[in-house]
Amino acid sequence: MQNLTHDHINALLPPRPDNSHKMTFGHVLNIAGSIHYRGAAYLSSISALRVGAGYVTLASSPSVCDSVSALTPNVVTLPLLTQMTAKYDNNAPNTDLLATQIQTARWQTIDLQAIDKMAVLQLDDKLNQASVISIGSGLSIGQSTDQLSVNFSRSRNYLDNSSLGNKKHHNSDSDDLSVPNGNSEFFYALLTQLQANPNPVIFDADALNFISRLLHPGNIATTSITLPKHSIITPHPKELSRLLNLDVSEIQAKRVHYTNMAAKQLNAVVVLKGKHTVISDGEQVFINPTGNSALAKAGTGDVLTGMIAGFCAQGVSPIDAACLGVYLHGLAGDIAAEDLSQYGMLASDLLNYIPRAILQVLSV
Ligand SMILES: NC(=O)C1=CN([C@@H]2O[C@H](COP(=O)(O)OP(=O)(O)OC[C@H]3O[C@@H](n4cnc5c(N)ncnc54)[C@H](O)[C@@H]3O)[C@@H](O)[C@H]2O)[C@@H](O)CC1
Ligand SMILES: Nc1ncnc2c1ncn2[C@@H]1O[C@H](COP(=O)(O)OP(=O)(O)O)[C@@H](O)[C@H]1O
Repeated sequence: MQNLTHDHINALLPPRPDNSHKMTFGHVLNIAGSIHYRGAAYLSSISALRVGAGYVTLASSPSVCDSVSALTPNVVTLPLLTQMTAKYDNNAPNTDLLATQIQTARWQTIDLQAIDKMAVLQLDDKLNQASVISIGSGLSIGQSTDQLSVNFSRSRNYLDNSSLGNKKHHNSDSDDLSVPNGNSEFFYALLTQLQANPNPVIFDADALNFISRLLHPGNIATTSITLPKHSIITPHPKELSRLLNLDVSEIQAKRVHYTNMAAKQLNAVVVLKGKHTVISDGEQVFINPTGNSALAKAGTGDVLTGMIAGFCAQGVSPIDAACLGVYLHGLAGDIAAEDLSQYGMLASDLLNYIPRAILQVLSV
């Protein structure tokens, strides 16, 4: 077990050759954001650019792409087909305003069922072109944990037709779409598609919650699941508790043990967030000393995901990218807190302090 240090992080920073162009520094495909979480798509995209990635494509629903484009000219967008874009012309919205709003919210999810996996097919080329894929920040797999079980029953149909699934747990009783199904079907098809992807894949937020549902359906059985070969997961303690089917208190009492265990079980780099973030690939374990309570604010986890993706894009290995991202994220929070206080920093402020954190590490 090792504490991360300035010197260690300095040595991990990827080179910036003079004779270079944007693709020298890699392409992040960020699949993120949903109608209520547009900010997550923005924060995770910009932070990848802030650590040096050459190109970021945000793949999301058209309305999220529009919102992010309105905020920044720096991110390329790939608007995916949604239930709304696919069905709006055929189904005239209810004239009652509230009903229309509810329908619109439902239709803003990335559609899979109605249009034959078009959203995933749309991503096909980009999945192969990207140097790294990040999935989940604000993706809204389901609108609450409870709804995930309804979503899950539907996605089991895909599960049972794929190598990921363990057929004996099939449950077709509750194939009920009476509640919005978020993006769970889209996510499942994507996960299947990514099995053979040789590049790093980072799973965050709702992507982790969906994986938890695959691993522990109804808490009655364990399904085998294989993540892509070079995966990184970035759970906070609650998300790791869902993944391991344990209480948060137990996770927090033995943070190193459970981070290491999850890394071995999932064959992934695991970043257990919080004060003294723990990073493990199942063999090496690193503890992060940077960061403060300024980071305990909505959206800072999305910034971290983008930073790790941005380093992976530059050819840094998953474990080193995780160490770089976590250390610099905390350091940016420390520098920001000196200017703005631990009370007043916003996740969007943090973006502007990433370059100062990098300068401080370079000055070692
Ligand atoms: N501006 C935006 O668009 C934002 C979008 N976000 C996205 O919102 C989605 C849902 O995030 P939520 O914050 O609602 O859901 P979370 O899964 O983060 O939180 C759900 C529950 O977990 C508990 N929890 C969270 N962190 C914990 C910790 N460190 N230790 C113990 N328990 C903890 C909370 O108390 C809460 O009850 C994610 O996809 C995320 O990416 C958030 O990052 C916030 C900002
Ligand atoms: N008190 C703290 N000290 C250090 N780091 C913190 C603290 N609170 C939160 N963080 C960091 O802030 C980030 C919060 O991420 P997360 O819980 O996913 O929030 P969100 O989903 O709202 O973005 C993580 O990187 C975590 O390590």
